[in-house]
Amino acid sequence: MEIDQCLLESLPIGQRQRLVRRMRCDQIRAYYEREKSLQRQQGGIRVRAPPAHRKKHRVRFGLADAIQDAVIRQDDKEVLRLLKEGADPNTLTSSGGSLLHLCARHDNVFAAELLIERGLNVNLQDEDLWTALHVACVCDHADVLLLLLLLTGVNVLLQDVNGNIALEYASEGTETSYILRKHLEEHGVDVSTVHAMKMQRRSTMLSDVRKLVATRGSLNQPNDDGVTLLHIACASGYREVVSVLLESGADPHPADNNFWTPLHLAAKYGQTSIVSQLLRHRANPTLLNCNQDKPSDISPSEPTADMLLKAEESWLQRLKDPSAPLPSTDQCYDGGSHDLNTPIKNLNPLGLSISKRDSLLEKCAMFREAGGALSRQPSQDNGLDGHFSSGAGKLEQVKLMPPAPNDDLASLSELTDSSLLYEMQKRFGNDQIYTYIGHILLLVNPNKELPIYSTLVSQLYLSSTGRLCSSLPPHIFSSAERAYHMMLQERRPQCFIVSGESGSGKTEACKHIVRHLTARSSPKGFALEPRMKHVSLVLILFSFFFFFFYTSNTRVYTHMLEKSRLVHLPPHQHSFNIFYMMAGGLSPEESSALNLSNVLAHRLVSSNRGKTPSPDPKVNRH
Ligand SMILES: Nc1ncnc2c1ncn2[C@@H]1O[C@H](COP(=O)(O)OP(=O)(O)OP(=O)(O)O)[C@@H](O)[C@H]1O
Repeated sequence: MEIDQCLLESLPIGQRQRLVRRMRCDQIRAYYEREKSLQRQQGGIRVRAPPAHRKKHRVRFGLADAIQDAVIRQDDKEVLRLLKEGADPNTLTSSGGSLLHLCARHDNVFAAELLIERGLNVNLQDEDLWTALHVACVCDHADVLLLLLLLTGVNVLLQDVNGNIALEYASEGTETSYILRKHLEEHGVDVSTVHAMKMQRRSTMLSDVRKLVATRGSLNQPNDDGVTLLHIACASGYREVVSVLLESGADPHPADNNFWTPLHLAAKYGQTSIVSQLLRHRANPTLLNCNQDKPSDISPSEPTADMLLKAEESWLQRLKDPSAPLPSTDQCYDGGSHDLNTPIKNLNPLGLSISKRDSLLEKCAMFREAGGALSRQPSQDNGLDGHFSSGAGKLEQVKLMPPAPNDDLASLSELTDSSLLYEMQKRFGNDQIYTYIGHILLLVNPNKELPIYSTLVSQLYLSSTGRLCSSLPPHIFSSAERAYHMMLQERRPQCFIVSGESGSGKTEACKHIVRHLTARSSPKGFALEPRMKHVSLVLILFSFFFFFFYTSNTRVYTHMLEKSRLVHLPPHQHSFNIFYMMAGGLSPEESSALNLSNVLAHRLVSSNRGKTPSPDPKVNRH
């Protein structure tokens, strides 16, 4: 692909990334074409054309999904096309936000302008009552902020569920903080007015609740959503209101229609002292909300999560033995100084715990050490050290290259086919096997063990926001970390698309992703690792084992899940592994009780004309 190198300078980063992705795709396509023609010349394996009668299956996404995706990818042309095709500019995201929230999050000024022109409500609040302005401030996206201030009648004083206006999420010294302060000043609003406004809301609720208590009104009366006064006070961080309600006998654990208790809300919004207040009043920390989360699972603050985990333990202990002594509340539930929304100026983006931010400093310090190579004691937290680590007791070798300007191919000053290939080859020579193109991660299989997958490295990539960390080199753990945060922020499942030719390292990459995610889940006390093991066991049982010969000595095997196999078994193929395992594992009594005296004689298991596999699926692999 020919690119005018002079034009490159003027391209914004989003467009550069798209360009590089296209160039890389073209290179891979050219590589495959060349391979195919070589194989044909050598009379080797022919790539079979798909049968003419087979229908091409196309996956179609709805306009609502497609436009969200286009906004995130900064694909301006596509956004325009989808809007013309009838995509609704008022499409809501899974967290109740608008497309403008997405623009603010992904710094997409062009799409924001298009949407505003089409009359999108700029003051729409998502389910946490955040406006697009809140999002632009958190992400420090000054261009979107300016657009919102200049072009629209955006209300800069709208409060979110914590009672915070957008300014309170703009970190001190950033461009967004400066612009918004100036804007407020010009409109006669100073920060003390804002503070007074917030205090007013808090004090109005406090006096209302006191009146209600004095008139013996119902403190537990829920609204249509099942939300009580305690839910509101806990989410907003109104400590005095929470105290009055609890002291006056309000139920400490009412659940709303989605099974959220006040403890869930206080935990989610980092209100540590309120969490401790609720626990002192015997709020149940083991209740699950509609997402099957306990309060400790959703707390972004480590001190709060720890406090909740301790409370869960003692709660369960007391269920078994009601005479067990209660923990000393002052010792166990002392979290008064950790509230996330108290030192508002110190809030890090997306309201996550401040303590996590410090780990970033640690990371920078580590890379200051010569060559970026270091030795540390392995962490004792869990047994997640995989086969690449040196094992417990020994020093854990970690060798990460320091971050380099060519970590992201989209940032190269020259973008040509040869410059891309040259950089990747150079990086590969330095054992820099990972390279970014924006958020896409390229991997070149090193075919040798590199000391870059230990628990310590996994911990280095833990981040409080999920953004790519500029002080660390590209890594699969970084992609896993980003997916984890996207899942929390967008509240929808994430998926990895791992593609490459056979042997390129897809399976290993997936294993590293799972390792990082399981390691990440452990500190919060809901370790994923045992669950992952169960999932793979179920997968093995309810899949059937399938292999075919690729060349005379390469066997390709895979586990396939295919429901149609329950009623029809293709010739020469096997049924689900579970049947063969049952045949080998059931005792005669169990078999006869299940009317399966001879499982292998069953029509659905015996109809294959191939060799009957062993009851042990592992044996079938070899
Ligand atoms: N990150 C890595 N570090 C070291 N070695 C690796 C890495 N990734 C892959 N390998 C090596 O390459 C081999 C093949 O990798 P893997 O099985 O992941 O390929 P694949 O893309 O899943 O192949 P297939 O598509 O045939 O299943 C591995 O057995 C391992 O030896």
